[in-house]
Amino acid sequence: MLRLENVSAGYGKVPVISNINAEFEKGRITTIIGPNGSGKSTLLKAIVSLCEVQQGTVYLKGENREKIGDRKFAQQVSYLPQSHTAGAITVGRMVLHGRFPYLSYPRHYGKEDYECCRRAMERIGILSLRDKKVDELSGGQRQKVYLAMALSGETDVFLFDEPTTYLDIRYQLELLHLMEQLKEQGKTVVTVLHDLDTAMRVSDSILVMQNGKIVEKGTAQEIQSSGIIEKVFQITAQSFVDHEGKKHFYFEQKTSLPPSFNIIQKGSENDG
Ligand SMILES: Nc1ncnc2c1ncn2[C@@H]1O[C@H](COP(=O)(O)OP(=O)(O)OP(=O)(O)O)[C@@H](O)[C@H]1O
Repeated sequence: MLRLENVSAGYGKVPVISNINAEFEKGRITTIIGPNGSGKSTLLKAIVSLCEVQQGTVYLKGENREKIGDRKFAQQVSYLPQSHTAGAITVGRMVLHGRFPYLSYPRHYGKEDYECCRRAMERIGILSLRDKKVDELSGGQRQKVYLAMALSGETDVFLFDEPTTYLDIRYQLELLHLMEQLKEQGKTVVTVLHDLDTAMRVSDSILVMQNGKIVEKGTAQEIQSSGIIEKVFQITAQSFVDHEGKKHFYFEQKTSLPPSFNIIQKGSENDG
């Protein structure tokens, strides 16, 4: 469905990610994991041309992204960025932005646009917020607005950069359920997640990044047994199967705490 061939990209002349080869398939959830600054967000931005692609090609359904053009590409690929600017517009208006790729200028929303947005807001559970101003919402509520905006495009591919940010635990679980539903509908889901246990549980495929490169690819089981998690994050990763046969992963710190942390801990023990 979506394929990156030898892609190098960044924000100036020096590439932040280099020689990326990856394929994101239909009806599958692929999760990108890796330490802070390893290039996960940049990889997603390279797909949607929000950073400079210095080398290589992005293909959608076998067609070169450059030949498809921005508008047609955006009709098929939605992107939820890691951070957003909150405008002084209503939730309903903001979600309608997800329909921009279908409109020509000057923009006139049609019945279908309003219906897609209503469906997305209903799915995300924010219909009751539709007349509220986005900049007056909480961080979690805003995150839901941007998720609804991404869904309103009803695209084939969804790129989610840390979609669980700001969400409470109930809604984090709800979001994972949503990703599974998208997958069942045959959508391609690519997501960046920091929660490794969640990544291991929901992903059909995992890409591990370090220093701007993909250093490992595979299923959760393959990634866990490869030892790459220990290497990249300096932690230990283990799994166990519960009495229902469900597999769980857990992670522990491998390196000792820095001396300054121990001093703070010691200090607080003596407090009071
Ligand atoms: N807009 C930008 N301009 C210049 N450099 C940037 C920009 N955005 C990111 N970078 C740099 O690119 C590198 C990779 O950043 P990126 O955001 O892709 O990492 P990440 O793996 O998503 O990190 P995190 O887990 O912290 O979100 C970092 O060194 C960062 O400083």
